[in-house]
Amino acid sequence: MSGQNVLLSMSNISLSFKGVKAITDISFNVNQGEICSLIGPNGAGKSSLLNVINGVYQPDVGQITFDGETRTKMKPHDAAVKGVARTFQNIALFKGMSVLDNVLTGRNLKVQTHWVQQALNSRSSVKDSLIQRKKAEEVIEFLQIQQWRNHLVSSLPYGLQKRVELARALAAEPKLLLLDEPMAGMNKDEKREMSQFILDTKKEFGTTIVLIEHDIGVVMSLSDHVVVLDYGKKIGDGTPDEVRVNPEVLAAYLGTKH
Ligand SMILES: Nc1ncnc2c1ncn2[C@@H]1O[C@H](COP(=O)(O)OP(=O)(O)OP(=O)(O)O)[C@@H](O)[C@H]1O
Repeated sequence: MSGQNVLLSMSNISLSFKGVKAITDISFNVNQGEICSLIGPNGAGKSSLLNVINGVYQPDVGQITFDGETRTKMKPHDAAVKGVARTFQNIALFKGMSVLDNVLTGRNLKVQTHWVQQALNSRSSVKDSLIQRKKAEEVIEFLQIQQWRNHLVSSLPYGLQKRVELARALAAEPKLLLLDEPMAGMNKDEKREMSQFILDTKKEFGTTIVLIEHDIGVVMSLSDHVVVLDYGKKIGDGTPDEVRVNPEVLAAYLGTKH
C-alpha cells in the first residue's frame, strides 16, 4: 500500500466519553480510491472513529488530515463541504418522502442558486434544479432503483432503503464515503448485491470508501485494506491477507463470538 496517495490520515486519535476511553491513540492512513474496512468486536470503537472522521465527535487528542488539510477538529458541515458523505447504522432517511426526493437531498450542497431565486422560480434556479435532478437520476439508475423512484421510502423493504441511503450519499459526489454497516440485517443475496454496488462505486467514480462491517467474509472479499480495533485500540492494519494471519487479531477478534 506504499507509493499511493493518502486521502485520509488519522494521527494519534483518542476520544473519551465522560472519562471513559472509546478510542486510544489510533493512527492509520486511507489511500485514494481504496476500500478500507474497520472491524472489531461490539464496542471496539468503530462507529466512534467514523464519527470522528466526519466531525460528529471531536477527538480529545490527535489530528486528521483529509485531502491535504490537517485539522484537530472537523464540523459535520465542513466535512460534507470538503467531500465526506456517510450512511448510518440505523437508516437515516426521510421516510415520508419519495426515493427521488431523498436522493435529491444529497444534492443540497451542490445547489448554486439562492433560495430567493428558487422562490421566484427564476430561469437560473430552474436550470439549476434540472442539473441537480439529472445527477440524482443518474445515481438512481446506477444503483438500479428506478422502479421505486416515486415510492415513499417507508414503503420499501429494508435492503432497498439501505440502497436509497447509499444513493443519497453518492448524489453528493463524495471524495470519501463512510458506510456504517451497509449490509446489516441483509440476507446473503442482498449482501452480495450491496457488495457489488460498493465495488462498482469505487470502480465507476474512484470514490474512497471507509466502511464498518461485521461479516468477515464480506470484509475480506471487498476490502483493499482492513483496520482492526479492540477495546478502542488498533490491533491490526493491512491487507485482508495480512490481517487474516495476524495472531493478535485472531486471538482478540476472529476467535470472538458475536
Ligand atoms: N455517545 C456516547 N456516549 C457514551 N459512550 C459512548 C458513546 N458512543 C460510544 N460510546 C462508548 O464508546 C465505546 C465504543 O463504542 P462504538 O459504538 O464506537 O463501538 P463499535 O465498535 O461501533 O460497536 P458496535 O459494533 O456495537 O456498533 C463503547 O464502550 C461505547 O459504549
